[in-house]
Amino acid sequence: MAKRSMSLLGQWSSRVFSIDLDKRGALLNFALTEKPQQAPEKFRNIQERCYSVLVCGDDRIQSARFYFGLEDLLRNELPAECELLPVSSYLPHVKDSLIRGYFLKDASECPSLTRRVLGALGLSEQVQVCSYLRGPDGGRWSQQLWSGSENQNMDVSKTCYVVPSEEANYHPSVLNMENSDVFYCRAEACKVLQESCDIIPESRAVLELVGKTDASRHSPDFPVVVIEGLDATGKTTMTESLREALGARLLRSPPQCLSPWRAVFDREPPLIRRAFYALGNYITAEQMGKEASQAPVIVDRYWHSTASYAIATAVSGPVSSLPPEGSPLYRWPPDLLQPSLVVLLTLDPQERKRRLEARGQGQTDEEQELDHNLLFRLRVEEAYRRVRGPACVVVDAGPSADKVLQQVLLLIKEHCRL
Ligand SMILES: Nc1nc2c(ncn2[C@@H]2O[C@H](COP(=O)(O)OP(=O)(O)OP(=O)(O)O)[C@@H](O)[C@H]2O)c(=O)[nH]1
Ligand SMILES: Nc1ncnc2c1ncn2[C@@H]1O[C@H](COP(=O)(O)OP(=O)(O)O)[C@@H](O)[C@H]1O
Repeated sequence: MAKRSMSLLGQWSSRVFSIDLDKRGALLNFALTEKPQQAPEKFRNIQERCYSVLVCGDDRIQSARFYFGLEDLLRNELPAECELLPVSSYLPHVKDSLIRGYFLKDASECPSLTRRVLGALGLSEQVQVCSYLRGPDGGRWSQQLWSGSENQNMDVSKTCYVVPSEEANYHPSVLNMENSDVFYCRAEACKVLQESCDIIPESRAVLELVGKTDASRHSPDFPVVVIEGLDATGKTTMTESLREALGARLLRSPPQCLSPWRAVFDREPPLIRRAFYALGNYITAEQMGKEASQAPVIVDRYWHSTASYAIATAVSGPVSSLPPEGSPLYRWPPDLLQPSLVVLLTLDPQERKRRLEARGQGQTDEEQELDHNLLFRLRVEEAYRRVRGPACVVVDAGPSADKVLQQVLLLIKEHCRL
């Protein structure tokens, strides 16, 4: 039988499940009970055979990578008529209790193939498979916890009943964000890369560079100004103009020294990728501290980008899925150098698209996601505005480059007495 951490199974019937029905944050939440009761209405309308595959191994690096590849694996193995919907499960108000996976609606003509594939998956220590059975009256649904057995005839180790759960006033991913999607101290980000060294050798090189930086924080003698914004809002143009206008030093995050490994980490799941970007900020922070003892410093992206992309990626759906304004998840890491001013360049989406095309540069997958996923872009833009410590000052980057430059120079004069 696939071993399962007893803590996971022990509390299984206390878990809440959240299926993203339209993959845009329309969540169907349900809980479990030992006593037969009516299932939530939206559940009752499900016609097909359904299952859930949840990733719940004890090693967070292995689980993050397994979940990251799970959708492709299921699509390759299962009949094409199986619909996959993201599902997460958590213990209400228990941090780090979140496990993720897919809810499967099998409308195929070959249910035995589906069961065989899931049976094989269920043998893995990484996975908990469940099947859902509609009761004779159609109103009740039960959930069977599969216990992997060598002969792959999945035994059922536990049966619970699917019942409505109270509406959570937060997106399930919010429970898991702290030091998994967003890192609030250097040590936590380092821990993730240390745990990744066996499977991602490049982690060692990144940790070595971070290890050489001076963790202490000196308040800079000269102002440090960060320029933030989505791709093609004009950050590169602005930062280079500011360098000239102020005789400033120009830095960026992630720093140049991490460039050789960036593509490697961009292919990793959020847990590892965000730890990489967080450590990039700490290396840039040390460079800021040094350079700002000699001259003003201008930085192209920093903590706001790291936190905003991470938070906006971790949840699905509309801006209302984000952690609420004022949430501690928008706080600044206490061990990360704070800039004097953060300017957020905003731009009308059409003009931004025009500039992107005019520039003709490749985009990160995330940037492509920004283009065709309006909800994601709105979440990133709103997350930028909610980050505190310091908050960003929004500047419309629509006017000519020179006009925007004059406006930012005025802001720097006001905020940084330059
Ligand atoms: N710099 C930075 N980029 C991040 C971070 N997290 C995700 N990204 C992704 O990396 C992309 C930008 O990387 P950059 O190196 O700044 O690319 P760029 O060519 O400078 O993009 P622009 O600064 O928008 O011109 C972002 O648009 C995100 O898709 C982060 O913490 N820092
Ligand atoms: N204020 C502006 N008005 C018109 N075009 C601009 C302006 N600022 C930048 N651009 C152009 O838009 C494109 C993207 O600018 P860039 O500085 O590369 O943005 P980012 O660094 O934010 O991706 C470039 O071709 C640049 O020349």
